[in-house]
Amino acid sequence: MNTLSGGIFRLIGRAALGPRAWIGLALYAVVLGLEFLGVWVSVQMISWTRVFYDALEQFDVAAAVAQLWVFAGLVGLWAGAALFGQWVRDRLLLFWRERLTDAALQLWLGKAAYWHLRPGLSPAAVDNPDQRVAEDCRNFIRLLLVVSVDVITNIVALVSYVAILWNISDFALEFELFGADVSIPRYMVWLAFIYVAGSTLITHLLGKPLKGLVFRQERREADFRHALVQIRDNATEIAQSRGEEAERKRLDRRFLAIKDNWNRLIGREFILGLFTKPYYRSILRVPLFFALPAYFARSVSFGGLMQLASAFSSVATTLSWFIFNYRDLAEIAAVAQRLDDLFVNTADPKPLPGIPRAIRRRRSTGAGMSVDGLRLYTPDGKALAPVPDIRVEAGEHIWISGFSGVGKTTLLSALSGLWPYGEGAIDMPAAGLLALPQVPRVFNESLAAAICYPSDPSDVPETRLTEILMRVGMPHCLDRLALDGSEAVEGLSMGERQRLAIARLLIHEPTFVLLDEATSALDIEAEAELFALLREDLPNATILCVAHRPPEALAPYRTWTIGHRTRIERKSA
Ligand SMILES: Nc1ncnc2c1ncn2[C@@H]1O[C@H](COP(=O)(O)OP(=O)(O)OP(=O)(O)O)[C@@H](O)[C@H]1O
Repeated sequence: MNTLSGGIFRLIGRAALGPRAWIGLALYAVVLGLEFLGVWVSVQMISWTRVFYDALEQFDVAAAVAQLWVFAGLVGLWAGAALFGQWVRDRLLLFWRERLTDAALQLWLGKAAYWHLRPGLSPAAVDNPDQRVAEDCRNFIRLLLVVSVDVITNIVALVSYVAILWNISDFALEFELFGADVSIPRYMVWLAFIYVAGSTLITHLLGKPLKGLVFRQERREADFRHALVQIRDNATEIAQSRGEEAERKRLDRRFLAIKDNWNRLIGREFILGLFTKPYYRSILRVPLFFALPAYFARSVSFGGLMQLASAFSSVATTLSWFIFNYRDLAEIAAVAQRLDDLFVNTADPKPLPGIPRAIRRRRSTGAGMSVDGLRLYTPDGKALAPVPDIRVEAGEHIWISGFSGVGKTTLLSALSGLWPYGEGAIDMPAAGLLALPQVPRVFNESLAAAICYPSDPSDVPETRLTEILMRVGMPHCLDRLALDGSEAVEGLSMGERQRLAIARLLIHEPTFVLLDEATSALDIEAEAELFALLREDLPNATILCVAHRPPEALAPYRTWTIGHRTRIERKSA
């Protein structure tokens, strides 16, 4: 419970404190003010009840009609406050959600947590981060607003209602118990508290498992959604291998997991409802029955009885907030735990324990690099083939060769500063590095975004984009530059994607290039043309190229063989 409340407070701090915090706090104050106005109207309604029913009892038409006007005024005021309150609440929801999302994105992207916290790479891997950032941030703020405003207004309301109930229930309940006369003064006040305390305890006992069930439900829903997204991402492979049935089974399994938990969830909600639903229905009537002894003893008038019932049910309804909102409370607890996990883990992405993490990283001067005594490990602790020592001068071209699975991609990850598992020393330049993977990303925004990644396409003039597209051999895609959205990149072949990635190098002109089978989908002539472009545009760049065939067009190059052959060979042009 402590960790949970600690987590909730940490999340509140992230959303509500910091620069421009006053805007959110001012909006929150307005929301509260309007809620208090609503409470004031409710208090007036209790007094109104007495006056109105007394007027009815005495057949006083003029007084009853006057009370109708009072009623209309109170309702108008209440409706205005509720409407404006909702509007301010929605603005505040957006304001705080934006801040929380911003903090989550900063941590998620900031220390490359999205890379380190993948399953298998970290002991605290984050499942479905997309759901946490997109949905949990929104849900947390939504529930926080509902719950916190309700708690505060209910406390204020409770004080007002109890004061009223105290004033009007100045009579005692008298009865005989085991021959002794018992008198309980102001019994209606004590009864309200006992009635609700007992009911709250029952609710909590019945609803306790809900939090865990809601938590699991959110995770399973996200897993199902992720499986659907994977079908979209791998549509061609699935369609070509007629994988529909396998996909269907995979989806069915995920949905079954949803159904299974859902059944438990609705079962538990049903059990909780067995108590809360009748309670909800009776809470406005039962107080009347409790007050009947006083009425029959003629301690109160009919109007007084109605006022008493109204004040009692206001006290009981306010005290019952916990009962009525048990489901929301379970949800906020689950959402807060998921979100706090995300923040705690991303603030300090932890690698797996027990695997050497002793790579000494230094900054080399210029665009040269060196590797000394490097040995890399997989996350499950398996040592990869030793990496031969090498010293690369600025402007050199290196072909990294080695059999499949020997650790070439892992080596590039280590060189770019990501791979944490290993020992030895790496000297790399501090800046000017650009790495291209085998499967480059294209973006569903525009072709320009793919060419300029990671820069902003608006920083590159269109004439330059056109020129570069022509140079990388994609004149047939020029008209796509004018398109927006997924249409702009729809159907691009892997070779075309790789050409777009090479275009990135021409745009950014890095001084140090890592190519991880970045031209594997191209024919030898096309590869040679693109490498010739690199030599022309980046004559001084150091290029490390992982490939299964020698990159002849990069000659002269040296070969850095990982695995059984440990010699470093020199090949002349
Ligand atoms: N996240 C990981 N978890 C477990 N094992 C991993 C992980 N990443 C890499 N490995 C293992 O490390 C080894 C080296 O993988 P790597 O991708 O670096 O090889 P590679 O030489 O680039 O292979 P290829 O030429 O086939 O692309 C492989 O056995 C791989 O299964």
